[in-house]
Amino acid sequence: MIDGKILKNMTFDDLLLRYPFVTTYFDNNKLDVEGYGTMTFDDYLGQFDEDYVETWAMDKEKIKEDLLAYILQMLSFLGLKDEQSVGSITILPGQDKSGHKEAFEAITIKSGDIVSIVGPTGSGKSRLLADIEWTANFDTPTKRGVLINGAVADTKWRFSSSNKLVAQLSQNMNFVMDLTVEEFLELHAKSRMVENVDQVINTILESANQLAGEQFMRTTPVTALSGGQSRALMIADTAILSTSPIVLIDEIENAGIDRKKALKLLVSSEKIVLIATHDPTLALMADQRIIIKNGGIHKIISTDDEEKMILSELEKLDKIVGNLRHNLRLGNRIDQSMFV
Ligand SMILES: Nc1ncnc2c1ncn2[C@@H]1O[C@H](COP(=O)(O)OP(=O)(O)OP(=O)(O)O)[C@@H](O)[C@H]1O
Repeated sequence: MIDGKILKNMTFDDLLLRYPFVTTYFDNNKLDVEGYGTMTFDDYLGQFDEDYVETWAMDKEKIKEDLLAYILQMLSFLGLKDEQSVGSITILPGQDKSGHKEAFEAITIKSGDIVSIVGPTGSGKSRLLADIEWTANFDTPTKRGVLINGAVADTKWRFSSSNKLVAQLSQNMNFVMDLTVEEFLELHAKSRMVENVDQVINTILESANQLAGEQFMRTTPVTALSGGQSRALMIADTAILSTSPIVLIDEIENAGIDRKKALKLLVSSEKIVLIATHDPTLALMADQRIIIKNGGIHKIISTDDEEKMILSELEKLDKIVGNLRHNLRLGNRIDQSMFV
C-alpha cells in the first residue's frame, strides 16, 4: 500500500522499478537523482543542508507529499489503483480431504512476505494456490476462505482480466510467438501504458540477465530462449511490469537461474510471494512455510535462526551442485576438487 513508508524504505532503484513514471516528477521538480539509485528518497532529501534549503526555499515535506500524491494520481490514471492496494491476504480454515476442519484460526500474509508451501506429492499445494487465485469464498473443494485486506474479496478479482490479483509463474514457460525479446517487452510495457518504455525494457533485460546463467539480448527471438532464460525473463517482467500484487509460483526448477535473486526481485516490489516447492533451499528462503497434509493446512512454521543458518549451508551445497552441472554441460570430467 502506498504511504510515506515507501519513501523511507524504497531505494530510488526500487521506486523507479515499481513506479517508472516518477522520473517525470523528478524532472519537473528539478531534482537530480542520477547516481542515487541505492538511496531512499528520505535520505536523498536529508542531504540538502539548511543553507541550501533556505536559499532555494525548499519545502521537503511538501516535496514528499506531492510525490506520494503524484504516484497515487498516476496509478489511478493508469487504472492500477485497486491493484496496488492489496496489503495483505488472509486464509481462513476449511477442511482436508477427509472432511476434517483445518486446525488454525487464520493465516495473514503481508506484502513483501515470502511464504512457501510444502507437502507430499498430491497433498494439495497447488489447490491452496488455486484457492488464493480464485479468492475462495468457502466455495472450493477445500471450503477455505481468502480475504483481501481483511475483508471478503471484491468479485472484480475473479472476473476481470485487467484487474489481475495474481501473477502465475508456472513450470512451463514456452513462448510460441515469433517476437524478439524487445518486441515482447515493448508490447507488454505499452499495454501497461508506461512512459519510458525503452528504460523499462533495459531494466527488465538487465534484471533478467542477472538471474539467468547465459546472457541474452534485445534482439534474441523469445522462441530461442532456453528454459532458464525464459523463466528469468518472465520473473523480471512480473516484478517490474506486472501490477498484480500476488505472485504464485509452482516450483522454480533448477534451470540455471539464481533463485535467491529472483525471490528478492519479486519481494522488492512489495509483492506477496507464495511458492509451492519440494526444494529445501526455496522452502527455507521463505519467512514462513505452510505444511499441507491430506489436502489440509497441517502446520505453519516460521523460519527461525537455526533454519536460516542451515539455509546458508544449503546455499553452499547448491553452489557446488551448480558448479558440477556447469562442468557436466561443458563436457568436463567430474573430480574431487569440485566438491570444495
Ligand atoms: N481439502 C481438499 N478437499 C478436496 N480435494 C482436495 C483438497 N485438497 C486438495 N484436493 C485435491 O487433491 C488433488 C491433488 O492436489 P494438488 O494438485 O493440489 O497436489 P500438490 O500437492 O500440488 O501435488 P504435486 O506435489 O504433485 O504438485 C487435486 O485434485 C485437488 O483438487
